[in-house]
Amino acid sequence: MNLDLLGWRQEFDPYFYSYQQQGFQVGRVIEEQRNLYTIMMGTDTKVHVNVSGRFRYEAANKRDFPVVGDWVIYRQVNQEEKGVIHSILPRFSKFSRKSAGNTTEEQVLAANIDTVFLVNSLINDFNLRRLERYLVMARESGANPVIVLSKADLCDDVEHKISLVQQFAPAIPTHVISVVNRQGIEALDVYCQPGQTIAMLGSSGVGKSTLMNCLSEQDIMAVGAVRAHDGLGKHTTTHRQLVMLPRGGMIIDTPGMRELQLWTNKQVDYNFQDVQSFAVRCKYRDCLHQGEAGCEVERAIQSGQLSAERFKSYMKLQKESQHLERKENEREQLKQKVKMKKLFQSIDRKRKRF
Ligand SMILES: Nc1nc2c(ncn2[C@@H]2O[C@H](COP(=O)(O)OP(=O)(O)OP(=O)(O)O)[C@@H](O)[C@H]2O)c(=O)[nH]1
Ligand SMILES: [Zn+2]
Repeated sequence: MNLDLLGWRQEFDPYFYSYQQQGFQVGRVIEEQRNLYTIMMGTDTKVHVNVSGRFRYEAANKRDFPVVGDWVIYRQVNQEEKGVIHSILPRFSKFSRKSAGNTTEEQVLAANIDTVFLVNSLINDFNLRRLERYLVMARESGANPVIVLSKADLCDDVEHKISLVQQFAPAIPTHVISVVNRQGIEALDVYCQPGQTIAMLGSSGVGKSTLMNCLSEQDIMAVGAVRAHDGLGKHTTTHRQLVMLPRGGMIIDTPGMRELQLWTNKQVDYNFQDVQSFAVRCKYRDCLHQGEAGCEVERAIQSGQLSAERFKSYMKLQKESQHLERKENEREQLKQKVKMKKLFQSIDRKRKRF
């Protein structure tokens, strides 16, 4: 059993030890499909598992359920390739978002990621504010951020853009790539070493699937197709998965991670605590900081305590997150509608048969 290749860390040992004594096994979740999990326990041993009834009962929150990347303690059923998950080992990093339709529940999307590629294209998509947002998400997750600037072959002021990025985030490793002429791909190998887990963040169309296919040397993801209007995306596989790379690393791609650019208002507030610290002192609780009397935010900008640039970026993200939240709600409603319609159709069909 070679758990190291799957990303096992020594710090997990003490957690697993007592379980091991009781005959439990440990494996890593590589795929999730409607609460059915595929886990790996060696590089070529797969087991299909479910969570135990007790686990389900005790999980108070979606956050408590296993996700791709998790290390889980399970008991194998007889000698079969089946088992039951008993518990999850502590995550050293995780990406999560608010679940749709609920304002408080956290939904974890992927766990135990070492490196996250923040993919920005050097052409249309290039945007330092968005990069700032991804950096904050990466910091929150616990994974190490790496900036990947894609589609170099289409850009004719690469040097200028690199210098902008380096000024903006001097401490973050930055790579320029083009999948078309394989520029910069090999330099990404250092992150794809055996046992290392990677994930990607980036807007639609920046080339995440293309890069993933390139790194995995196979066509896992459908590339370039127009997104479906049902909001489910255009993946060849819609479930959440972890893919082994030929160099030994692993890459996690889940539909949810792709939509992680959806920021909740709460998250915006959380990441702009400097702005918040003034906003809470505004005279009116619903102050929009746009010329109202007793606005502390505007006063702070005037006195130089808060940069106008920073405030502008805060307002922009606020607006964006409200818009996205609205859109997400609409999408949920649409999904419900489609579901209901199908249900009624099937009832209708049954009726006709009688
Ligand atoms: N010229 C050029 N085109 C690229 C490069 N990488 C990706 N593309 C193209 O960009 C388009 C979008 O690429 P995808 O890989 O589907 O983008 P994505 O980020 O996975 O998009 P979503 O799945 O919507 O999140 C495709 O037409 C690719 O062929 C590159 O390095 N150079
Ligand atoms: Zn105000």
